[in-house]
Amino acid sequence: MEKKGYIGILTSGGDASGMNATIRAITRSAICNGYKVKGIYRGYEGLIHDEIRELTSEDVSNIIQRGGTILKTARSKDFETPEGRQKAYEVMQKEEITALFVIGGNGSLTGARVFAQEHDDVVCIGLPGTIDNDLCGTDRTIGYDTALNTIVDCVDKIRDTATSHERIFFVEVMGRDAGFLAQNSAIASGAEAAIIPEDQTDKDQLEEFISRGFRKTKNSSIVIVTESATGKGAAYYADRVKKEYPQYDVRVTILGHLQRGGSPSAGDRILASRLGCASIQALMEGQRNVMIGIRNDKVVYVPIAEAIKQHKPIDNSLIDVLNELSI
Ligand SMILES: Nc1ncnc2c1ncn2[C@@H]1O[C@H](COP(=O)(O)OP(=O)(O)OP(=O)(O)O)[C@@H](O)[C@H]1O
Ligand SMILES: O=P(O)(O)OC[C@H]1O[C@](O)(CO)[C@@H](O)[C@@H]1O
Ligand SMILES: [Mg+2]
Repeated sequence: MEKKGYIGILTSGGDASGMNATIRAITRSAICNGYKVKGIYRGYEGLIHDEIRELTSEDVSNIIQRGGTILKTARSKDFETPEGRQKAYEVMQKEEITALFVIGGNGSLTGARVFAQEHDDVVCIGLPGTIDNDLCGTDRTIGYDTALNTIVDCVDKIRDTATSHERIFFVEVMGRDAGFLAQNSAIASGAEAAIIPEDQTDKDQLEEFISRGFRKTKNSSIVIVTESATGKGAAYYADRVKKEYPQYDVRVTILGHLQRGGSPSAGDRILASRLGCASIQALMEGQRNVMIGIRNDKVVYVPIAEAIKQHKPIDNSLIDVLNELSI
């Protein structure tokens, strides 16, 4: 790409720890390589409403360690309409933004793809920024590791009270419709079970957990449950146990938005820095409409269409690991 015009950066969808480290890396790497950078505030909303200003190297000082996003974020209904995207395109022209760097999850990258399909001259580069880890073609997304560590920290604390009171705790974690946070936090915290949307076996996951003999050898249990838009979250399973097994003392903890905040882990800072630098490299190589991902510890360029195409599968061996270790 010619180095006239600006690179535009926005963060979109739910915030994720490491978004700031990503903004820093893209900005610094861009400047290092002779580009000028503009920050777009409030995701696609800010693109439509022209909330944009130039970013210098100093503007991204002292942010690598901060959670959230200095550019703010939003879920933009307007960008889902052709009219909204047309306005966004006009603002890009006015602001002389020739390449759009989108840090966000599957929704944000879907938006980027639709936008690029409508406008041949729009170059979009995606960076996977979401706690849900639900983008294909990348082993990890920026923010996932920090959220996972936060959950594990919380579950360790819940374990103390669960053990003391001999209770069963159903702990609900985020993930939207992806079970990565639940499955891996269950392994890392030594939980007795995880109930995740990807486990599509006919068997009822609660029945399975009970039939495996919970509380036969232990007098407390922790079950991590992925949040559910259809009402099958932690409260649903806790209510069932209360009804079907009234001898057990059951509690529910919904971890909520604390999972999205906090200082990014070293892993997320390094991932953000690597992907941010690679995104400028990709631009210089003439790549367009790709997401920068990581696979087997190597940076990869994934067509955005591939990254958003399907539900990212969970490795079944993770389910076996938890089952074997939670006896
Ligand atoms: N089909 C689409 N067309 C245009 N824009 C879209 C589309 N889907 C999503 N977007 C845009 O992306 C924004 C963010 O999407 P979404 O709320 O799904 O979050 P996300 O990027 O998946 O992040 P997270 O899941 O971590 O919150 C939406 O508010 C919308 O502006
Ligand atoms: O903060 P909001 O808009 O309620 O969104 C919550 C959702 O965002 C995420 O944190 C990230 O996608 C999901 O795990 C969760 O379902
Ligand atoms: Mg998403």
